[in-house]
Amino acid sequence: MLRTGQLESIAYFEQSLQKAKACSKRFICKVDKIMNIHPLSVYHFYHKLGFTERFYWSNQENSLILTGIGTLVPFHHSTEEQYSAIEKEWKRFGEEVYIEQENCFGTGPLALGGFSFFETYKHDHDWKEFGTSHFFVPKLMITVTQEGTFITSNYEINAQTTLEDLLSQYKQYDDYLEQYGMKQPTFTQSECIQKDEFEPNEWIQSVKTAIGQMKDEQLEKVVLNRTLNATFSSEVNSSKVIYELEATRNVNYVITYQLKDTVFISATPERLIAKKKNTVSSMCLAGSAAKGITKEENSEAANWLLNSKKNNDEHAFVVNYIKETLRLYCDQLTIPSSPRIMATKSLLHLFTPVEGTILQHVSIFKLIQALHPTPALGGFPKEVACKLIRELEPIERGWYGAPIGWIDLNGNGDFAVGIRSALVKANKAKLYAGCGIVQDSKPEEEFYETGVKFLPMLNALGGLRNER
Ligand SMILES: C=C(O[C@H]1C=CC=C(C(=O)O)[C@@H]1O)C(=O)O
Repeated sequence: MLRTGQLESIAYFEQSLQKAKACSKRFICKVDKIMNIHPLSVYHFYHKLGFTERFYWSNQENSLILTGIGTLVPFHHSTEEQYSAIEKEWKRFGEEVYIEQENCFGTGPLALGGFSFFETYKHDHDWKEFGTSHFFVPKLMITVTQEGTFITSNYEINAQTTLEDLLSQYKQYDDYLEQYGMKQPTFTQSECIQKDEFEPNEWIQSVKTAIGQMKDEQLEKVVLNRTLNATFSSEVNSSKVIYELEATRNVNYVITYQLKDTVFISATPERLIAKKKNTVSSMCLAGSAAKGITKEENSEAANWLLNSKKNNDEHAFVVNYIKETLRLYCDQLTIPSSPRIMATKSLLHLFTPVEGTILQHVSIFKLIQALHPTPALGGFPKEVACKLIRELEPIERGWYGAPIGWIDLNGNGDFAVGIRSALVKANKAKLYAGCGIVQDSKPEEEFYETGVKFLPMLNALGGLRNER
């Protein structure tokens, strides 16, 4: 038995069921501290419970690892008010769930999910399952924090639900954890057998068009994305991809979101917004240089980047925008006056951290809506840039560059920006990479930069081991 005593669980469910029924709640949540298991094993063997949805999240310091499997409740909205619609549904869920104990951070019922980059889809696309917003409250979730490993199990109840129903479900989870929670997944390696960068010449032409439009000063910056299609020798296994991304990571989140047979995977260095009580954190990330091989080359590249006017201009749009936006919602905001370097696996970026104290009653959804897309993903001015992206990009961004993360019932949460990402189905993947274009941009250099941005994901998916 991995979890707390059986007698204790019986008493817990007995009491919760009674109380939940008495106040017409529809859901019960139970959180247990358990011995160390790796969430990746739970993620990997999820289908043993007959589930089809799964989510994985780990942050850079591994201070929070989450995996949620199976849908207790889905939330999805295709209206243009998806942020407020999801927020409303999440609040309603909060009123319908019975929770006996005070939960540790990252445990208890969480909504896991994200939004699309644009509020509507214009072209034909591969994002049908994901839509413009999709969240789910998992049936089973593993959380690893500094405080230990926890399992959250969530149950739907009605007037007919009996103690035995809950206990048998609980036992099924317990058996599953005992059988698979400690089991090392074995992975088959899929090799990349074909890769095609989508319309490279047309993309370079689009960059030229964007630069041309900057001459009239209506537009100062736009972020253009391009895609790469890859085919692998066998079905891509997202557990293996997580394993690879975590093994080689330095500063990024590793996130997957699977709906039916399609998985969105992002190894992103960029946070949009996190909220813990009344503290919010964001970041400005824009301006890039390829990493060198040696220490000396890296410090030369970092020096060059810190002094590059073009990259500092690109970065400043993001800093000003995030500052002006968050100022409206924060009592106090701390933003250093000059950027520092963030080193990812293959690139150096200009990076400015942002911390603030949020006004009461401002939700993380409100902040996401206000911030997304920042000029690190859209451009400046936002509306002009987004309109141009729509005109120039032939492939839908879907969830690329969009907010993805989790929220708890106290309004705490963390949303990353889904870049350095891929949409994977069976043995095919579409990879996404973009870059900020300003008036001084050189189209060929931007093409090269996006090429470098594909590589960590391409390698993790099973491709081209010798490329950095
Ligand atoms: C849009 C992307 O990166 C953004 C984040 C960091 C640096 C960026 C840049 O230098 O262009 C971009 O703003 C992407 O990786 O797809």
